[in-house]
Amino acid sequence: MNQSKEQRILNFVLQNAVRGDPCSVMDAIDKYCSQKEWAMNVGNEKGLILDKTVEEINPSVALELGTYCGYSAVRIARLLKAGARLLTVEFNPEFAAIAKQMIEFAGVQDKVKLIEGPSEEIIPQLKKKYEVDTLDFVFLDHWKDRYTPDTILLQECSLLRKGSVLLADNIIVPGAPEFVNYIRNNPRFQCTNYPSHLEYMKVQDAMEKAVFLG
Ligand SMILES: Cc1cc(C(=O)N2CCN(C)CC2)sc1-c1cc(O)c2nc[nH]c(=O)c2c1
Ligand SMILES: [Mg+2]
Repeated sequence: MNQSKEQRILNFVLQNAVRGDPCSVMDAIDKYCSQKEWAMNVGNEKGLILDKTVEEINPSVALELGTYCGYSAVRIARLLKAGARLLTVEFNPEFAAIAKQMIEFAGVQDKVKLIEGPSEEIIPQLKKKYEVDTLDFVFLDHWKDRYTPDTILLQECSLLRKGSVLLADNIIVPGAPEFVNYIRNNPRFQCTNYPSHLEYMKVQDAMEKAVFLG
């Protein structure tokens, strides 16, 4: 049975990165996906915007929607302080299996809880099943049509507090116009746009930061 692209990415990391070194894992993924096969990792250019946002917040509890191969989970987890944790949600079982191995190889497994399932099912479980009070940081990088409903669901489940920060990928490509309209016209959020480029391409993309005002 021939391998998936995601399996080839993982194999390249296992062959070319250093176990326990998150930066070498990120670099190997970026090298493979820029030189061999494009893949939808957030990449290094938008990854630096993600880094700055995480460092600014220094979250104790972070949520990622859309794990894929685990690139941004490794990227976020490497910056978390002792005792802080990242919950990352992936719907696709094949992607989740790859991400689990990627996270473990990078050595950040103690900071990351990978949850397999649809975000609309997982979000309502975060308080009771995953012992979350409120979320300091949320990275939206799953499916553009879920950005708005999941942001509403986070509010309905009282998972956001004054100052909680959302960061959304792919505002331009593939694009999330309905989310942009919702969040920028919602008085409970203070928004900032960060122009950038689609991972590994010269195509324009952007990230949107939204601070919940309570
Ligand atoms: C799948 C895909 C194809 C894109 C594109 O325009 N392409 C033209 C150029 N060729 C080379 C690549 C492909 S962009 C994109 C994408 C990118 C992300 O960061 C995503 N993040 C989360 N969830 C997504 O579904 C997601 C999709
Ligand atoms: Mg993305």
